[in-house]
Amino acid sequence: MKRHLAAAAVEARGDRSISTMWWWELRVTWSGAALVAGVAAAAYAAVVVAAEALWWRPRRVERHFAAYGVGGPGYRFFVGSSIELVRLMKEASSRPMDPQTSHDILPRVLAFYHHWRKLFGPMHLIWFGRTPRLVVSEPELIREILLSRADQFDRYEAHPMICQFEGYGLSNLHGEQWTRRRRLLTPAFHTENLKPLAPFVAATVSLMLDDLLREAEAEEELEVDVVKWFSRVPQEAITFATFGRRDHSGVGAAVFRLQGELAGYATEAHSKVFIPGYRFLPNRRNRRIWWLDRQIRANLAKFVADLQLQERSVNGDGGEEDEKEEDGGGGEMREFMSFMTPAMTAEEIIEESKNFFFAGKETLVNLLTWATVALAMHPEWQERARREVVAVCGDDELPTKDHLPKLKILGMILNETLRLYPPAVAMIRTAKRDVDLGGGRCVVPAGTEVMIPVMAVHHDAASWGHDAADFNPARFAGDERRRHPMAFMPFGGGARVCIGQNMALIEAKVALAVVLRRFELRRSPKYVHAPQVLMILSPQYGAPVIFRPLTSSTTSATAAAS
Ligand code: HEM
Repeated sequence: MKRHLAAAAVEARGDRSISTMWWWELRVTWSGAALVAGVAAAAYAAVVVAAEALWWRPRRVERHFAAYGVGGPGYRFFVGSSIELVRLMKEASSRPMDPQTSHDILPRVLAFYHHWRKLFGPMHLIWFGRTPRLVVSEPELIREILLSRADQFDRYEAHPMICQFEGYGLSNLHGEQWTRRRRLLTPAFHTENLKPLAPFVAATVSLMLDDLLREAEAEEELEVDVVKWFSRVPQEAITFATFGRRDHSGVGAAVFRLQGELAGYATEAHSKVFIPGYRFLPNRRNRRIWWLDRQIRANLAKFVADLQLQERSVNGDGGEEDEKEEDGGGGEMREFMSFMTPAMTAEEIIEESKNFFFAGKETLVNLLTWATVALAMHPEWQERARREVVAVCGDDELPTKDHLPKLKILGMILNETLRLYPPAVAMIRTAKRDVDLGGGRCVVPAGTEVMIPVMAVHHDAASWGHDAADFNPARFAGDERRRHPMAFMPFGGGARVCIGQNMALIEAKVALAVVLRRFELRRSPKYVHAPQVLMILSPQYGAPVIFRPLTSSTTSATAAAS
């Protein structure tokens, strides 16, 4: 009987386990099916999202612009117009300028614009990957973008690698954060505050020329690659303006050196389609980039900490001498740090200083380089500028703040250089919402990037006449109100206009004045005229220029002639 009951119990358990298995199998089957369905749905959703982003939306945007008569090279899956653009640029930069003295550099420097403008007009649509970029080169529409409708556009969100390189300072801030920072720093860049910079730069360039003269002792003249040679001018000037002292410790120079290497990686990133997450891969390249960034930040942090320590010790005993640089008769200057320390964290100060170091160096080196190349190509303007410098500053005086407004010809030469060779060849904005441009001429959909090809505007015969490609500083002698205000915008325009433009013009005028008084500049037979744009406009093969020392009798003759 017991055995019977046990068998029945086993049977019943068996039945239960069979029924459980059945239920379990059903659940597994169901959840398996659900999983498969879930995966299929997710894959479908991903395909739809990808198709929308990479195909349907670009097609819709193209049709939208076509309805306004705006055409372009056409969207290609994933890459947009990038491949064609890179091909056009590479082809153009494979040949130097012909003739070698030509300033008609637009077809070489902005080859894609030059090519597509001929096909599709001054307003056309190109694609940076899947992002639409509307190219706008008419001054009146640019005025709307930068001034009257500026609130509807945002400064373009740069590639994270570029932001890391440039620093999260003014250039890369947005909204309220940018407004507060800009308000805080604007007074630091007023001409009045920057006046001591003139004697400082004059003394720096004078020392650099003394070194050159020593090198030239045995020779009549020497060849100088001005791209490399001029780099010391903004380096010293930015360090002085930011921290209030000359870079005795070499920390500033170290930062510029490290930034130089980082710039190479940033330039590479600039020309590539952005792949999210790629910069976090711990490959060799990225590890080097992280190391460079850490070193730059560590150097700047040391600078900031040293200054804070010194400030505390000055305030602590109330009597210690501040080892600030002599102002050379220019008056007191409040260094940028003193604007930043009361209102910003150490981290913010480091990022902002990084931004100044970036924004103020290559741009100025470029301006000085192209101005020197232009003066070497145009001896008649060189001679006129030299005569003016001698007449204004006297025979052997260094230029001071009071001389600067009187150096009018030099000012015209710098403007003409900035017109033909603008260091920032283009600017980009992003439409925050749908924006109506030109009173119904074209509605720019939210998210569209708008590219302003500054160099093309500067070379446009409609604004500058049939001799637009000639170097003729005299065009800046007349009444500038005759021209559209946006026909000349080397420093941008509107609220985000270059905060450092006064600083740049002081540095450039003083540096050139000091050079012109002591040296004659001539074209080197080795110079190959080949401007190209990397992140900014640069000479592809460097810029060797012949410097011939002027004897004091030559400068006296110049003075007599003036
Ligand atoms: C020849 C020399 C220079 C040129 C051609 C130049 C050009 C420009 C341009 C075109 C912009 C506007 C970019 C845009 O709107 O998208 C800009 C912005 C800026 N520049 Fe300069 N720049 C020069 C020198 C300097 C110097 C010396 C400094 C400072 C040390 C500086 C600091 C800045 C900063 C911080 C911004 C961002 C301003 C903002 O968004 O509020 N620049 N520059």
